[in-house]
Amino acid sequence: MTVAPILELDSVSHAFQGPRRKVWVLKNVTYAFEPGTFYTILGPSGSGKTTMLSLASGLDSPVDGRVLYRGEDVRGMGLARYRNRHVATIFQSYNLLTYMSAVRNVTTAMEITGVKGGKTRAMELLERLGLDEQEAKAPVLELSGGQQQRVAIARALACDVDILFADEPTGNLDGDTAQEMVEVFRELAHEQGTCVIVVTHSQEVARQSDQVLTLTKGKIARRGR
Ligand SMILES: Nc1ncnc2c1ncn2[C@@H]1O[C@H](COP(=O)(O)OP(=O)(O)OP(=O)(O)O)[C@@H](O)[C@H]1O
Repeated sequence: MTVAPILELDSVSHAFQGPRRKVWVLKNVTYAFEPGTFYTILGPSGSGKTTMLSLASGLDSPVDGRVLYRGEDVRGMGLARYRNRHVATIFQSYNLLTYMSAVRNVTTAMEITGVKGGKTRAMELLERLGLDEQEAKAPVLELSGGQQQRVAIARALACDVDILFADEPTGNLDGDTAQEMVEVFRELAHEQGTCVIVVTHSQEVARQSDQVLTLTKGKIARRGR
Protein backbone atom coordinates (compact mmCIF):
# COMPACT_ATOMS: atom_id res chain seq x y z
CA MET A 1 0.00 0.00 0.00
CA THR A 2 1.38 3.41 -0.89
CA VAL A 3 1.01 6.17 1.67
CA ALA A 4 0.40 9.74 0.49
CA PRO A 5 3.42 11.88 1.34
CA ILE A 6 2.97 14.57 3.94
CA LEU A 7 5.97 16.61 2.85
CA GLU A 8 7.74 16.75 -0.51
CA LEU A 9 10.87 18.43 -1.70
CA ASP A 10 10.39 18.89 -5.43
CA SER A 11 13.62 19.70 -7.33
CA VAL A 12 14.82 21.92 -4.49
CA SER A 13 18.02 23.90 -4.98
CA HIS A 14 19.37 26.55 -2.68
CA ALA A 15 22.31 28.95 -2.77
CA PHE A 16 23.91 31.56 -0.55
CA GLN A 17 25.69 34.62 -1.87
CA GLY A 18 29.44 34.18 -1.36
CA PRO A 19 32.04 36.98 -1.60
CA ARG A 20 32.28 36.60 -5.39
CA ARG A 21 29.49 34.31 -6.54
CA LYS A 22 26.49 32.31 -5.48
CA VAL A 23 27.39 29.08 -3.71
CA TRP A 24 24.92 26.25 -4.30
CA VAL A 25 24.46 24.21 -1.13
CA LEU A 26 21.46 22.09 -2.19
CA LYS A 27 21.30 20.76 -5.72
CA ASN A 28 18.04 19.55 -7.21
CA VAL A 29 16.87 17.53 -4.20
CA THR A 30 13.64 15.57 -4.64
CA TYR A 31 12.23 13.45 -1.84
CA ALA A 32 8.83 12.48 -0.41
CA PHE A 33 8.43 12.13 3.37
CA GLU A 34 5.61 9.97 4.70
CA PRO A 35 3.64 10.25 7.94
CA GLY A 36 4.36 7.77 10.73
CA THR A 37 8.02 7.53 9.82
CA PHE A 38 11.17 8.47 11.74
CA TYR A 39 13.79 9.84 9.31
CA THR A 40 17.38 10.75 10.02
CA ILE A 41 19.56 12.94 7.83
CA LEU A 42 23.27 12.21 7.97
CA GLY A 43 26.18 13.78 6.11
CA PRO A 44 29.49 15.53 6.58
CA SER A 45 29.69 19.04 7.96
CA GLY A 46 28.67 21.55 5.28
CA SER A 47 26.76 19.00 3.18
CA GLY A 48 23.52 21.01 3.48
CA LYS A 49 21.62 19.21 6.27
CA THR A 50 20.58 22.28 8.24
CA THR A 51 19.75 24.15 5.03
CA MET A 52 17.48 21.29 3.97
CA LEU A 53 15.76 21.37 7.36
CA SER A 54 15.19 25.11 7.27
CA LEU A 55 13.65 24.94 3.78
CA ALA A 56 11.50 21.92 4.65
CA SER A 57 10.28 23.59 7.85
CA GLY A 58 9.40 26.86 6.12
CA LEU A 59 12.03 29.04 7.76
CA ASP A 60 13.28 29.99 4.32
CA SER A 61 12.21 29.49 0.68
CA PRO A 62 14.37 27.64 -1.84
CA VAL A 63 15.95 29.56 -4.72
CA ASP A 64 14.56 26.88 -7.06
CA GLY A 65 11.98 24.14 -6.68
CA ARG A 66 9.06 23.69 -4.31
CA VAL A 67 8.27 22.43 -0.82
CA LEU A 68 4.83 20.79 -0.68
CA TYR A 69 2.75 20.07 2.42
CA ARG A 70 0.05 17.48 1.59
CA GLY A 71 0.48 18.45 -2.05
CA GLU A 72 0.17 22.21 -1.49
CA ASP A 73 3.07 24.60 -2.10
CA VAL A 74 3.98 26.07 1.29
CA ARG A 75 4.91 29.37 -0.32
CA GLY A 76 1.32 29.74 -1.53
CA MET A 77 0.00 28.75 1.89
CA GLY A 78 2.27 31.31 3.58
CA LEU A 79 5.43 30.19 5.33
CA ALA A 80 4.33 31.54 8.72
CA ARG A 81 1.01 29.75 8.50
CA TYR A 82 2.71 26.48 7.50
CA ARG A 83 5.19 26.80 10.36
CA ASN A 84 2.62 27.71 12.98
CA ARG A 85 -0.02 25.14 12.11
CA HIS A 86 1.74 22.09 10.86
CA VAL A 87 5.32 21.86 12.01
CA ALA A 88 7.36 22.00 15.18
CA THR A 89 11.10 22.47 15.25
CA ILE A 90 13.55 21.56 17.98
CA PHE A 91 16.97 23.13 17.79
CA GLN A 92 20.02 22.22 19.81
CA SER A 93 19.57 25.40 21.82
CA TYR A 94 15.93 24.33 22.49
CA ASN A 95 14.65 27.93 21.93
CA LEU A 96 12.87 27.89 25.27
CA LEU A 97 11.82 31.01 27.15
CA THR A 98 14.38 30.55 29.87
CA TYR A 99 12.86 32.85 32.50
CA MET A 100 9.55 30.95 32.41
CA SER A 101 8.69 27.61 33.93
CA ALA A 102 8.55 24.46 31.81
CA VAL A 103 4.77 24.33 31.99
CA ARG A 104 4.46 28.00 30.99
CA ASN A 105 6.67 27.36 27.96
CA VAL A 106 4.25 24.69 26.85
CA THR A 107 1.05 26.64 27.53
CA THR A 108 2.42 29.76 25.80
CA ALA A 109 3.05 27.75 22.63
CA MET A 110 -0.48 26.30 22.90
CA GLU A 111 -1.96 29.79 23.22
CA ILE A 112 -0.05 31.01 20.16
CA THR A 113 -1.22 28.10 18.03
CA GLY A 114 -4.77 28.16 19.39
CA VAL A 115 -4.64 24.66 20.88
CA LYS A 116 -6.97 23.96 23.81
CA GLY A 117 -6.28 22.03 27.00
CA GLY A 118 -4.23 24.61 28.90
CA LYS A 119 -2.19 23.80 31.95
CA THR A 120 -3.73 20.37 32.54
CA ARG A 121 -2.66 19.13 29.11
CA ALA A 122 0.77 20.74 29.44
CA MET A 123 1.36 19.03 32.80
CA GLU A 124 0.23 15.69 31.38
CA LEU A 125 2.68 15.93 28.50
CA LEU A 126 5.58 16.98 30.71
CA GLU A 127 4.82 14.10 33.04
CA ARG A 128 4.70 11.69 30.12
CA LEU A 129 8.16 12.87 29.15
CA GLY A 130 9.44 12.23 32.65
CA LEU A 131 9.31 15.62 34.41
CA ASP A 132 7.72 15.71 37.84
CA GLU A 133 5.51 18.53 39.10
CA GLN A 134 8.31 20.37 40.84
CA GLU A 135 10.48 20.28 37.71
CA ALA A 136 7.57 21.36 35.52
CA LYS A 137 7.08 24.44 37.68
CA ALA A 138 10.76 25.40 37.90
CA PRO A 139 12.29 28.02 35.58
CA VAL A 140 13.71 26.07 32.64
CA LEU A 141 17.19 27.49 33.28
CA GLU A 142 17.32 25.38 36.43
CA LEU A 143 16.74 22.17 34.46
CA SER A 144 19.41 19.95 32.94
CA GLY A 145 20.06 19.78 29.18
CA GLY A 146 18.08 16.55 28.87
CA GLN A 147 15.16 17.99 30.81
CA GLN A 148 15.15 21.14 28.68
CA GLN A 149 15.11 18.92 25.62
CA ARG A 150 12.02 17.18 26.99
CA VAL A 151 10.31 20.53 27.55
CA ALA A 152 11.03 21.41 23.91
CA ILE A 153 9.50 18.10 22.82
CA ALA A 154 6.46 18.56 25.11
CA ARG A 155 5.95 21.99 23.60
CA ALA A 156 6.11 20.50 20.11
CA LEU A 157 3.65 17.74 21.04
CA ALA A 158 1.24 20.14 22.72
CA CYS A 159 0.76 21.98 19.44
CA ASP A 160 -0.64 18.92 17.64
CA VAL A 161 1.64 19.25 14.65
CA ASP A 162 2.12 16.46 12.18
CA ILE A 163 5.75 17.08 11.25
CA LEU A 164 8.51 17.38 13.83
CA PHE A 165 11.96 18.61 12.81
CA ALA A 166 14.98 18.37 15.09
CA ASP A 167 18.52 19.58 14.39
CA GLU A 168 21.13 17.58 16.33
CA PRO A 169 18.74 17.04 19.25
CA THR A 170 20.95 14.53 21.00
CA GLY A 171 24.21 16.40 20.37
CA ASN A 172 24.79 17.57 23.91
CA LEU A 173 22.98 14.85 25.83
CA ASP A 174 24.57 11.90 27.60
CA GLY A 175 24.08 8.43 26.12
CA ASP A 176 21.12 7.37 28.25
CA THR A 177 19.26 10.63 27.76
CA ALA A 178 19.97 10.58 24.03
CA GLN A 179 18.56 7.06 23.87
CA GLU A 180 15.39 8.19 25.66
CA MET A 181 14.96 10.96 23.08
CA VAL A 182 15.29 8.43 20.26
CA GLU A 183 12.56 6.38 21.91
CA VAL A 184 10.30 9.43 22.11
CA PHE A 185 10.85 10.06 18.39
CA ARG A 186 10.10 6.45 17.51
CA GLU A 187 6.95 6.46 19.63
CA LEU A 188 5.75 9.72 18.09
CA ALA A 189 6.21 8.35 14.59
CA HIS A 190 4.86 4.87 15.18
CA GLU A 191 2.07 5.54 17.67
CA GLN A 192 0.90 9.03 16.76
CA GLY A 193 1.68 9.00 13.05
CA THR A 194 3.97 12.03 13.20
CA CYS A 195 6.56 12.50 10.47
CA VAL A 196 9.78 12.94 12.46
CA ILE A 197 12.85 14.31 10.64
CA VAL A 198 16.07 14.49 12.61
CA VAL A 199 19.47 15.84 11.50
CA THR A 200 22.21 14.00 13.33
CA HIS A 201 25.88 13.10 13.27
CA SER A 202 25.16 9.96 15.28
CA GLN A 203 25.26 6.63 13.44
CA GLU A 204 23.58 5.12 16.49
CA VAL A 205 20.55 7.44 16.21
CA ALA A 206 20.42 6.80 12.46
CA ARG A 207 20.51 3.04 12.99
CA GLN A 208 17.34 3.28 15.06
CA SER A 209 15.41 5.37 12.53
CA ASP A 210 13.17 3.99 9.78
CA GLN A 211 14.87 5.77 6.88
CA VAL A 212 18.31 7.32 6.62
CA LEU A 213 19.11 10.01 4.04
CA THR A 214 22.78 10.76 3.53
CA LEU A 215 23.63 14.14 2.07
CA THR A 216 26.90 14.73 0.26
CA LYS A 217 27.70 18.12 -1.27
CA GLY A 218 24.06 19.17 -1.43
CA LYS A 219 22.68 15.96 -2.92
CA ILE A 220 21.04 12.88 -1.45
CA ALA A 221 23.82 10.39 -2.01
CA ARG A 222 22.20 7.50 -0.25
CA ARG A 223 18.81 6.50 1.10
CA GLY A 224 18.00 3.40 3.02
CA ARG A 225 18.04 1.88 6.45
N1 LIG B 1 23.22 31.92 6.03
C1 LIG B 1 24.23 31.46 5.29
N2 LIG B 1 24.99 32.29 4.52
C2 LIG B 1 26.00 31.82 3.76
N3 LIG B 1 26.36 30.51 3.70
C3 LIG B 1 25.67 29.65 4.45
C4 LIG B 1 24.56 30.06 5.29
N4 LIG B 1 24.06 28.97 5.91
C5 LIG B 1 24.80 27.92 5.49
N5 LIG B 1 25.76 28.32 4.62
C6 LIG B 1 26.74 27.45 3.94
O1 LIG B 1 26.01 26.40 3.31
C7 LIG B 1 26.71 25.16 3.41
C8 LIG B 1 25.81 24.11 4.04
O2 LIG B 1 25.56 24.46 5.40
P1 LIG B 1 24.62 23.60 6.35
O3 LIG B 1 24.58 24.31 7.67
O4 LIG B 1 23.34 23.34 5.68
O5 LIG B 1 25.46 22.26 6.46
P2 LIG B 1 25.32 21.06 7.50
O6 LIG B 1 25.40 19.82 6.68
O7 LIG B 1 24.11 21.25 8.33
O8 LIG B 1 26.63 21.22 8.37
P3 LIG B 1 26.91 20.90 9.95
O9 LIG B 1 26.90 19.42 10.07
O10 LIG B 1 28.28 21.46 10.14
O11 LIG B 1 25.85 21.59 10.74
C9 LIG B 1 27.98 25.44 4.21
O12 LIG B 1 29.04 25.60 3.32
C10 LIG B 1 27.66 26.76 4.91
O13 LIG B 1 28.84 27.51 5.09
